[in-house]
Amino acid sequence: MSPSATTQTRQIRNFIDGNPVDGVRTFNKLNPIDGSLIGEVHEAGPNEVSLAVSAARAALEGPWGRMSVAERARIMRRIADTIDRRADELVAAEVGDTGKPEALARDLDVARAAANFRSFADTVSSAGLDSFLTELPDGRSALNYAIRKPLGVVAIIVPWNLPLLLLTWKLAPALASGNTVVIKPSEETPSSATLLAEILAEAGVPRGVVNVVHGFGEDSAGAFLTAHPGIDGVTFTGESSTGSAIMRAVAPRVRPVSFELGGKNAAVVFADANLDAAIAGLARSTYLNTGQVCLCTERIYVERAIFNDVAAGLAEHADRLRLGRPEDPATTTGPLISQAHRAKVLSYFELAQSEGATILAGGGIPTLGDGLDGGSWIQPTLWAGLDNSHRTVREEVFGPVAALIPFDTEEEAIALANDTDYGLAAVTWTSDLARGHRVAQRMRVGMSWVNAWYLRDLRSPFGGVGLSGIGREGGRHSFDFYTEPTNVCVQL
Ligand SMILES: NC(=O)c1ccc[n+]([C@@H]2O[C@H](COP(=O)([O-])OP(=O)(O)OC[C@H]3O[C@@H](n4cnc5c(N)ncnc54)[C@H](O)[C@@H]3O)[C@@H](O)[C@H]2O)c1
Ligand SMILES: O=C/C=C/C=C(\O)C(=O)O
Repeated sequence: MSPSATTQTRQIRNFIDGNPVDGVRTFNKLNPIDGSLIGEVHEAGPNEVSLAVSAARAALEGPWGRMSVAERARIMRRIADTIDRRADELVAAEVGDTGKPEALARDLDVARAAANFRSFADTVSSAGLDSFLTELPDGRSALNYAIRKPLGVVAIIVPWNLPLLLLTWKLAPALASGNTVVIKPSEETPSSATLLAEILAEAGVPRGVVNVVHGFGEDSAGAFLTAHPGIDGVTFTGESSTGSAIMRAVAPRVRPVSFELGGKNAAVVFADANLDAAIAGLARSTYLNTGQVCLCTERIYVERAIFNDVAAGLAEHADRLRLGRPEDPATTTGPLISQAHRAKVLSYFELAQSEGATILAGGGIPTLGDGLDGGSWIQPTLWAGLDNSHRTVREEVFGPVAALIPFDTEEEAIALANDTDYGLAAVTWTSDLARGHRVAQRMRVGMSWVNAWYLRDLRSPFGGVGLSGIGREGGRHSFDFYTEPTNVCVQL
């Protein structure tokens, strides 16, 4: 007799005012590796969301709202140390929800979670004030200085691809600035956010400062949260269309938003590039995290003279990727997050063929055996024979696939790369650094790499233009959203 669902099955609850809270219903979280049940997630209804917002408001008006910067920075560093100490648990949570290789979860997702808290502890500790000694026409003077206050109760809504990294990339500056938050993790990845709430309490974050509500978007916790009158701002990472929906939700109350949205990122490879480095870099920027990174390359423009060499080298990389269990050190690539997302990516595989694509690698579903065929696996794929007029070259797939397209001149390459409504990231591969600087600056994106990809300085501005987002995250740029300046002018 199988054990009853509520006795043996793991329960993933909301975390409100320091306590686990049941939802109005539960939904299943399945393991992307093999489709097995990981646990039941408690979906927050309107009441639970209101409880979370009220708890955050109360905490903001309590000791947390009066805490010094130095004390908040000390707590942030304690959070980072606790993350390091409990890294194995966080890796297990991330790997269970996403199926990504353990090494990737450890070296990227969890390592960056601790780094995010340390980075913003440093930034907030060294942040100065804007101040001016103003000379007046009549010979007197005035002192202008701007203090920065917390925005207030902030809604943090995050996606499933880098769950802990992206949550802490928002949570760290939010807390550093003295805000309180209500987090709505993705329905696909509830585990690490729930565990993080426990870690924050252990590190000394007072109850009510951080609250976690689970659920979906429309007609669920996400929409209840963004429409809630007690929210002072929304920071969101996810699809561009969801960003539009959230803008509509906060519009009646004119609440500020910070958006990190979708992308259709281009790489440009010039014939003078170091070919081995460029091909290895393209393989990483196309297939990392099974192509489920907002910065991933989905369009690769190659100078015609080396097109066949890049095509052959990248196809070989794609074919060599090792799909398998997360704990296997030989595994390089996990599954997509869900069967639903795999169906979306496969629909683009079919569309590409109807648009005339030549498949240079992959193109379908692998047969893995070993009990894995119930998972949401897909072959790393590479297309040629498409151009900027095709939907598969214009729409974000968010999977392990890119289209290779030839070009002849620098001007043509820049025009092709900028021919998109997105504007998140670009990569330029060339050994002529003058050209590297020139081309990188002309890309209509928020982040432009030369001979590298996803090389990060957490103090630099991170974000996109057009459909890719509003605002920037990183270093002092984050405080433009998480704080409200008050300028004080004193006649001297
Ligand atoms: N720019 C970046 O930094 C960045 C980073 C990661 C992912 N992304 C983008 O995110 C997308 C993939 O993530 P996803 O599928 O989770 O995105 P998504 O927009 O479907 O969901 C993201 C989050 O928003 C919630 N949500 C959905 N509809 C909502 C609504 N109407 N109101 C409030 N909340 C709502 C979801 O429950 C989830 O928690 C891709 O487009 C990718 O490019 C962007
Ligand atoms: O999938 C998107 C990745 C976003 C990465 C960051 O926000 C970062 O590295 O700070």
